[in-house]
Amino acid sequence: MLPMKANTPIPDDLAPVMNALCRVAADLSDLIARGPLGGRLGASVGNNTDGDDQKALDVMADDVFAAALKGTGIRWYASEEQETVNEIDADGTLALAIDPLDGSSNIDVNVSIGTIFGIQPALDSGEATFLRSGRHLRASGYFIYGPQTALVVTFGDGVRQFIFDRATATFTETETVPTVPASASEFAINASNYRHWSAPVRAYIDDCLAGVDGPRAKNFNMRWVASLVAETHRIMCRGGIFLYPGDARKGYEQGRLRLVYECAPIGFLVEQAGGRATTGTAPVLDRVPDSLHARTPFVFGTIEKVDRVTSYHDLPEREASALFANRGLFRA
Ligand SMILES: O=P(O)(O)OC[C@H]1O[C@](O)(COP(=O)(O)O)[C@@H](O)[C@@H]1O
Ligand SMILES: [Mg+2]
Ligand SMILES: [Mg+2]
Repeated sequence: MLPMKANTPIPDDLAPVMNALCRVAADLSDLIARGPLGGRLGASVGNNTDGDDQKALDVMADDVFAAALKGTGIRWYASEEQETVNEIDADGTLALAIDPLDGSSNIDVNVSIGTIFGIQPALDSGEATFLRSGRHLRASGYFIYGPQTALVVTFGDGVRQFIFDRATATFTETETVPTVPASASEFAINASNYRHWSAPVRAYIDDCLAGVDGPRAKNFNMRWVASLVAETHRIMCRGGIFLYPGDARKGYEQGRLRLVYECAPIGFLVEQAGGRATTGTAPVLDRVPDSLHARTPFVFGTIEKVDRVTSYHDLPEREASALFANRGLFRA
């Protein structure tokens, strides 16, 4: 039985890939739902090439996705968990970048985690294929393993949503789709890094925190799940803004998130859903990765908010610093 029940056809050449991704996501969803009954999924098993702690589920998810893509038209497979690009089928015409398991610090604590993917045409060289801007993506999306397991995907013509129906083991398309609302009052950022941020980011967050008493004359709420997929799903449904800026910590000059596996696929999806996705200063889809595992500062969500962050970056450095000095709520 097909693992997807779609209201309208999925592009012919992408359907085998999508079916394979859905089959694996269905199995992962069942495994994740069993929690500790399914084994020690959150156990540390080593480090990936970026030095990130790898959990058992990170490695398992990578293995099963790669295996399932054989014979689906994928030539090149680039995974956050692997150092180099793998060739799956020499005669494939497509390339897939994947964060097999996103939000892995949440595996053991029963909080939503996910899978992020982007699909583009394959060039003769695997590396050259992925070292292009996100403008080359044909499709991108995520699976969220939460109270519902869902697939949210774009094929470049708006956004589609499928909910995993456990009764039929089928990802069933919904009539309504998440579209980033034009106004909202939530922001998401890891505020524990406040002291490491640049002046424009501090000034933006200070103005949110100042609420009705500050220049925005409005109160804001804050959320931080530490699963990019979960933050994305919330913003797709309810609006708001997500920021993971570059900061002054060693190794975080370009933030934490990976352009190829996380930010370009999410950026494409968010734009298709009526939102905006940038590096803080320019469209993230225009950014060309200089290496497979390149990181990028990432800001996305409701257009008006994301544009405001860009305008704070446009201020001359002296002005942004003055804003921070005047408005900083964390001054001693
Ligand atoms: O722990 P931090 O610095 O707040 O970072 C959280 C971010 O890191 C991530 O967990 C990185 O993804 P992985 O779990 O795939 O490494 C994002 O999902 C999340 O937005
Ligand atoms: Mg991730
Ligand atoms: Mg990951």
